[in-house]
Amino acid sequence: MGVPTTGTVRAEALAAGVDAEIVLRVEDLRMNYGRKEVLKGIDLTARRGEIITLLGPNGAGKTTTLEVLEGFRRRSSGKVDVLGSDPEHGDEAWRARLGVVLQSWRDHGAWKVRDLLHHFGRFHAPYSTPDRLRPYDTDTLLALVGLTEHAGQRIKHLSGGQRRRLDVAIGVVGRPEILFLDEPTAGFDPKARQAFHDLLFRLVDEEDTTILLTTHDLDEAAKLSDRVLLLAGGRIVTEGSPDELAASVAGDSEVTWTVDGRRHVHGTAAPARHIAELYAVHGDGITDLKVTRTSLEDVYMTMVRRYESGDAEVAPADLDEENR
Ligand SMILES: Nc1ncnc2c1ncn2[C@@H]1O[C@H](COP(=O)(O)OP(=O)(O)OP(=O)(O)O)[C@@H](O)[C@H]1O
Repeated sequence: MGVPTTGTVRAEALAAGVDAEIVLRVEDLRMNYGRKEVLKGIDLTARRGEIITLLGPNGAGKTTTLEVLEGFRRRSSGKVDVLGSDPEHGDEAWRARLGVVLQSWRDHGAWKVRDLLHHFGRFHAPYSTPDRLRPYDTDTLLALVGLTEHAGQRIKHLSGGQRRRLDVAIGVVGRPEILFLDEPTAGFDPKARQAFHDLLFRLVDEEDTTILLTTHDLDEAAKLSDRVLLLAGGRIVTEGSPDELAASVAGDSEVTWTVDGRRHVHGTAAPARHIAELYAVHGDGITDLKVTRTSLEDVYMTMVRRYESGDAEVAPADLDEENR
């Protein structure tokens, strides 16, 4: 297993000029349900091996966007290209190159875990290539998602989190080139969440899988994503790497430290320089040193507040001004 890399490290690698192939392109995607306009012009590109997270409040249109890209929902207008095909016309061979984990589906309850995974895996077998052997070996995959001891169990007897792990296993069984995940870790305990993150990094590092996911867990988004898109009211109101978004909110980092039993706090845009100065003066007399940066949660709350107050489109630059 490759050493998992963080989203930030990978974003830097991507930014350093690795000109990966574009595998997904969306232009001016619009979607109406009856008279209700849910997507109001989404633009998005994704490169091979990129992890992109769609964030946004309930009802923002994240699931709708994924469903259009997966070919499960017909869009009202706009251009969509996924792995060289329009999802509305994707054939079986195209579908076999995708992995999909829906927000919820509840059937196959009487099936046993290993049997169901094997069954889904067989669909992908005809599309195996020398570069990408399909499907995953069932027992290897069961071990990867932590379901080995439940392999013989009926699905209706799994806990919610175990069922979700099976959903994820079904999503990746065909070694997808693009993986769509709609709130994949809802219901995961911390250990399962960590194992799932490792699995995603492994898919990216070893198989160059492109991953598009939704989550309401902002720590998860910050950890996993090369790029975050914040959707509100059917539009992308901001996007960037977690670090770029944090920088756009322009809050100073907070440095806290203790000297001679007294605790100190200092806000600064240059925490490294401040720490160097502290060490020059106090040396090893410094204890409990901590630097706290603007979090993705701060960005999210700022952006959503701006959106809800009626200013729907907020560029990072505007936020920058706002927070000076
Ligand atoms: N089949 C449908 N028919 C009519 N309206 C729908 C349908 N599916 C979704 N909607 C509406 O479209 C809007 C966007 O829904 P969507 O599920 O895409 O949002 P979301 O961002 O994924 O939300 P959540 O975070 O709650 O999962 C919501 O207002 C929802 O009520």
